[in-house]
Amino acid sequence: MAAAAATLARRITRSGVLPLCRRLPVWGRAARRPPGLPLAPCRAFSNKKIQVDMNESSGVATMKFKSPPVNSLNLDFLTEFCISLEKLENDRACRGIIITSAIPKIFSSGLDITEMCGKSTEHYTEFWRAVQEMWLRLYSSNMVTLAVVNGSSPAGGCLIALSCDYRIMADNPKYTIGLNEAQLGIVAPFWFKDTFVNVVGQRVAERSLQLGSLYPAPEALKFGIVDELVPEEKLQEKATAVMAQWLALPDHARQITKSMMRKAVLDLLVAHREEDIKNFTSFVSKESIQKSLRMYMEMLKKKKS
Ligand SMILES: CCCCC/C=C\CCCC/C=C/C(=O)SCCNC(=O)CCNC(=O)[C@H](O)C(C)(C)COP(=O)(O)OP(=O)(O)OC[C@H]1O[C@@H](n2cnc3c(N)ncnc32)[C@H](O)[C@@H]1OP(=O)(O)O
Repeated sequence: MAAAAATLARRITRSGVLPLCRRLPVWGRAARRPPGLPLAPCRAFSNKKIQVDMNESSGVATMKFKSPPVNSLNLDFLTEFCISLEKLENDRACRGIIITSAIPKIFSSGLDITEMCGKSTEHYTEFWRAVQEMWLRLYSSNMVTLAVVNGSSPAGGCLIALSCDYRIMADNPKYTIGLNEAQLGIVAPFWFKDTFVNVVGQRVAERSLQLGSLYPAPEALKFGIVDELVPEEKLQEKATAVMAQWLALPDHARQITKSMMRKAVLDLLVAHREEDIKNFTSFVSKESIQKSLRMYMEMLKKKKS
């Protein structure tokens, strides 16, 4: 596992672009399972920050974020996430993934702000490439991707949910979700914005992005940021039912449709990846941005006392 992580990290950071393997539609992957072979009911693999349980009889993997205190997306987390996605993408038995959190009340707090503060240009480059890689893999996945948002999910956490095919959120107004970058004095990059527009439409996205709005669960439902609210104790049951509904269709039809809907947005980042990294590194390197991020971190810490 450590060797695989190191290899992936090297591939992400050195070669520039990690080959997006199996991006094109896979024709009925489940149908290629050898007939008559008994299936092990469940397999699991776990890294430091993400637990993956694969149910082979249903073809559904559950990926649980378990990086306390708040599942922030640092370089190690992003690398593990990419490795887990690659493993599942290449596993013919896996047709769908449920992405959720093992940390109570938090889905993910978004990008780890400490990765964007006081570091070198090389570090910002490596970090941003990993963020891009995570999104490219998730947004272009052939699998059915279902976000079970069982806690707050600002910024990068919201991006993960938005990149899935369907979002179920716990019906708790204390949990919020949204792209709140503007509140930190930073700007959601174009591919965050495009992903958001594809889910909620231009008007809601524009207003929400300019205001950096974080929506309590009921409002998130109203604006279409999530598809359903479910009592927290019913999330698992609901996720299983939704996944079964999506998996009832032939894989190839769903995959080609998904690819058709998302291709333009994906292609744009692939074509402008290096430019996007340069924009990010020069933007976060500005003293004014560093100051905003430091103040935001201080505000988070003060909030506790
Ligand atoms: C024009 C060209 C543009 C190009 C691109 C330019 C710019 C780049 C844009 C980058 C896009 C950024 C995306 C992001 O995801 S930025 C991150 C945004 N995240 C947040 O705003 C969330 C902040 N956190 C919270 O609101 C809360 O922590 C919470 C998630 C609601 C959880 O609340 P609670 O349970 O009360 O926990 P605490 O607040 O006490 O937090 C526990 C400790 O965790 C630290 N923390 C929290 N979030 C983060 C984070 N995102 N990164 C790093 N650390 C985080 C917090 O400080 C506490 O630490 P402590 O225990 O040491 O005090």
